[in-house]
Amino acid sequence: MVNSVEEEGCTGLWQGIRRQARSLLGSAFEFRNPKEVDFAFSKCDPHPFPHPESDRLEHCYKYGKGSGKFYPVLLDQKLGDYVVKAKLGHGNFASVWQCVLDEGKERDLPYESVAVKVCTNSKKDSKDDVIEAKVLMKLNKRSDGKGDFGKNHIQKVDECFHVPGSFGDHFCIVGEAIGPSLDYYLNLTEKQQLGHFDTEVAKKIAFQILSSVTWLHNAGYGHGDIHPHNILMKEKGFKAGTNAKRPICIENTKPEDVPYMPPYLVSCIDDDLTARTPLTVDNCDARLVDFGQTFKKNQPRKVHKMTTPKGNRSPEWTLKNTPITTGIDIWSIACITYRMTTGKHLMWVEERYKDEHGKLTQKRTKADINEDHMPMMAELLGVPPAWMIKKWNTSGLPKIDWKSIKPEGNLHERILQDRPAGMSDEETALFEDFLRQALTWDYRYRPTAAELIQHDWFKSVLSLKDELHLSNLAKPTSRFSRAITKISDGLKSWPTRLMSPWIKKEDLEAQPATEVKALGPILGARAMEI
Ligand SMILES: Nc1ncnc2c1ncn2[C@@H]1O[C@H](COP(=O)(O)OP(=O)(O)OP(=O)(O)O)[C@@H](O)[C@H]1O
Repeated sequence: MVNSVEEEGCTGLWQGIRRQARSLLGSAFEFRNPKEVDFAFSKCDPHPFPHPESDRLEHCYKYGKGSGKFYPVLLDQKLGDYVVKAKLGHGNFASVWQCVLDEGKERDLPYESVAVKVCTNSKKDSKDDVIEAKVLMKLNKRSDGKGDFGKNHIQKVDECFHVPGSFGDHFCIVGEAIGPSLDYYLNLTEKQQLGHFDTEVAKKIAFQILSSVTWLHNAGYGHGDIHPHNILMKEKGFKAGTNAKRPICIENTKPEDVPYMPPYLVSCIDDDLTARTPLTVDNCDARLVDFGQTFKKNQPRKVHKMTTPKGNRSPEWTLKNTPITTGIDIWSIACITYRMTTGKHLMWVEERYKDEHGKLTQKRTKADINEDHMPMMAELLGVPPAWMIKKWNTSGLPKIDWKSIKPEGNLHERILQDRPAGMSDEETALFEDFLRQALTWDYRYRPTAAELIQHDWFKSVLSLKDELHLSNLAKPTSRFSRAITKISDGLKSWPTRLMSPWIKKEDLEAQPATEVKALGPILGARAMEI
């Protein structure tokens, strides 16, 4: 780990004052029409002092005094051995910057452009960031010895270092600068009024993500936060963002935070929804990023900091005391695939209240959101297994008259309504079957990524190489290795079992037989094993 930094960050009152002076000068040069100003909410929480310039910039409150704050990065400053050239984006726990290697420094980096993720300074967050970096480095070095199918769709990380901030260190992770996010392309498609991705492109991206998750799960990890912001589309010669400097409005910040504010925020590619080279089956190359919530496959996931959009969360996330396993990744992929293919959200849960003018206000409570989300799932997917209904009742969810719910739900009707014009009935049936499998209520019957990726819906986008890899995945293993896997899975699953004594075998058997049958022979066999 490299531990040096020459930075322009906020380290004291004097620098704060200098910064404010620069900010005022900056404002004078970068006058913006106040009519364009709109208060809207970005990915971060709303705050009494939002930045008034753009809904895609981070909020001012992400900077300032205290913990859990961003490091104030400026263009052309040094971060470790790197120089900042453009902003790539931000999330709840980091801002990410496109950088070049500083003059005189040497690295043998296997890619043309570097991304430095500068994490927030909270101790708890930084523990997660260190885990993220460690896991990614470990994964980058790992090989399954069978061609590593899917590994190249996982982000590459090469180095970490710390930058000292005013309120503690900020952990930095150096990796490849990849390209715009899937969310960017979804927004672009919406803006261009195209409605949805070309079905073959959607299929290819879903296939690539599933292949990365197959590799990840086989390596023993779950991702835990798959959503369109965390899927990046590799672009050759990628040049990030508009890099517009948006001066911070001091009146929108808390007085005690002022000395620690950067003079400006930097807009990024998300602000620039202008035409890019369209995604095609030949050029689309997805990468899974942000391993901040990754977890070990055989240890139930802790639910302490989840930022995945609520509509993409699986039912076990909502039901009380239900283990969170790698099955959550499969569910999220299904939701994203639906959105890419149809242009519509499969399940959309409003995360904030709206005021009388339709403007989003404060965050809704978890219980409040669940009240919408779970009935939505029931309407779409039909009646859940008996043990889940029991849990439903004890999780404080709204009572449902299960007799009024169609056993298989109205997913079929939804697909018919939302499918792209020209999608044949045969293709629709395959798409529906893929979704039904991926959206299996019970996480233990949900197919694994390695099973789901073999679904016939993907057939039309497979290359010869993909087919070869898939045939390797499908190969029956020897009796000996099956026995070893069974023993080791049994041992490894003890933590999960200890966490879920309340799921009884009888409850499992009580689930509707149709659900198991619908999953086909592989899954039926798996269900029998359980
Ligand atoms: N390697 C990269 N190349 C290009 N852009 C990137 C890269 N890494 C991150 N980004 C951009 O920065 C954004 C934020 O990064 P990231 O999701 O890692 O931050 P985070 O704070 O951990 O997010 P979250 O709130 O989802 O946990 C991404 O949505 C993406 O747009």
